[in-house]
Amino acid sequence: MNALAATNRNFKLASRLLGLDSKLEKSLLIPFREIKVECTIPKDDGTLASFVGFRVQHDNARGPMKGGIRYHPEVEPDEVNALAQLMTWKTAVANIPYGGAKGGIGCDPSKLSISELERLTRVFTQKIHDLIGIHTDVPAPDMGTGPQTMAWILDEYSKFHGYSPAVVTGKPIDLGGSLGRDAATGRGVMFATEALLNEHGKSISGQRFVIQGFGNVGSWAAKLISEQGGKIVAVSDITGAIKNKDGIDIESLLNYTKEHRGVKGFDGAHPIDANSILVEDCDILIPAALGGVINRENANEIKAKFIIEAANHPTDPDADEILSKKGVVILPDIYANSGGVTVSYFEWVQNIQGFMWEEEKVNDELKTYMNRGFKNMKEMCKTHSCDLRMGAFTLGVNRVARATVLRGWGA
Ligand SMILES: NC(=O)C1=CN([C@@H]2O[C@H](COP(=O)(O)OP(=O)(O)OC[C@H]3O[C@@H](n4cnc5c(N)ncnc54)[C@H](O)[C@@H]3O)[C@@H](O)[C@H]2O)C=CC1
Ligand SMILES: O=C(O)CCC(=O)C(=O)O
Repeated sequence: MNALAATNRNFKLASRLLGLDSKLEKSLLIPFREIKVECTIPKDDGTLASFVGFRVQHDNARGPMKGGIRYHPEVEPDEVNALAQLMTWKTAVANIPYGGAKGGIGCDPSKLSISELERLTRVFTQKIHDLIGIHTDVPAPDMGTGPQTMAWILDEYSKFHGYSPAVVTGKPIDLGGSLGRDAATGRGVMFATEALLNEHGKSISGQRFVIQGFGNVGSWAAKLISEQGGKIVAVSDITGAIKNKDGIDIESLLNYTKEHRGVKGFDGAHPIDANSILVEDCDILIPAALGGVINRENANEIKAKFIIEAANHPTDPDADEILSKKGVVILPDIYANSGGVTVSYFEWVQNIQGFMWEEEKVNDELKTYMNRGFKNMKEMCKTHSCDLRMGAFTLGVNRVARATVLRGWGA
């Protein structure tokens, strides 16, 4: 099932649990605006290259639309739509005053030079600058993008609208980025894992973790979980997969990946088949890379008792069903990875206030938001006798539905 069909299905299940009116359901499902732009840039060798960029603004009932921009060869309209919709429910689950959006450019950033990436980002920004803004739509990093990408968007946007640091989050600290944003999604994953395990009478310490993806989210989650005593027994990224049943030394792996741009070849672990990473023996599996990786092909083989969805929509509905029958507990993406957008909100607030918070305050507030989100999600599970995914969906959808009804239909 593709990402959009899967996301729509989860939304409709939640809508039914909430008893939403069919017209309201339709209005919540259809995106506010879908933008598709062609971005042509001169390459370093003088030839021209064209890329297609997307920004889907899903819903703004609760505030400015918010969500990352992804650079990846597989970026396509249905997936961007699904990711934008997930952002709407995610910001509502986190109870931050935003709607949802997502964007992306179909490109392989590893095959573009820094100056080509800068030109591409600037052309994309030129094409969408009048549709984003501090109080309309605030982009942030996602796969294949990072603080430097946000700095270029900020600079290009500011040429049209005057200096506007709050137009993007996940910026470099020197340009008004927030302390703690870089680590925030991984830190949120750690807090979410802690909340779930506590509920099951366990703690992170001593649990064996497998992590797919060692980029921003996966590497920070690995570092923070290992600092809590969790044992990371296998890790993978685009270059390959590695395993050490006694636990990988994450500090050494971080130093290694900085130099070698991937986990392949790290001598503190042995190589394994990258395709087997999700079915490796462990207590807790953290997918932190692509969507749709847990599906009917591999769900039966998964050994983990808990899955923490650090990536967006890593589990498709077929796998959800299979895993639920096996008794595997899945902490859903729209709660588990909401630490990133939560600290993006703190960054935006700091930019608007013109005041910078200490990192300790950022991390403390994040913990409060993650713990509150967990509690609210569990309350919905109880009210609707449902699993955690439907607990999170009903929580998010209900908040957006209430805001939509309160704002009315503009008659
Ligand atoms: N960056 C953020 O703040 C947030 C990111 N997310 C989600 O987390 C996931 C990861 O995002 P980031 O860490 O930001 O991206 P990133 O670009 O920093 O890292 C992506 C990682 O995935 C690996 N990867 C790519 N293809 C792979 C494959 N086929 N098999 C194994 N590994 C593969 C890459 O090598 C890299 O290690 C995405 O699903 C993203 O949407 C969710 C919430 C916030
Ligand atoms: O930080 C943000 O605004 C959005 C992060 C994001 O794209 C996500 O949570 O999937």
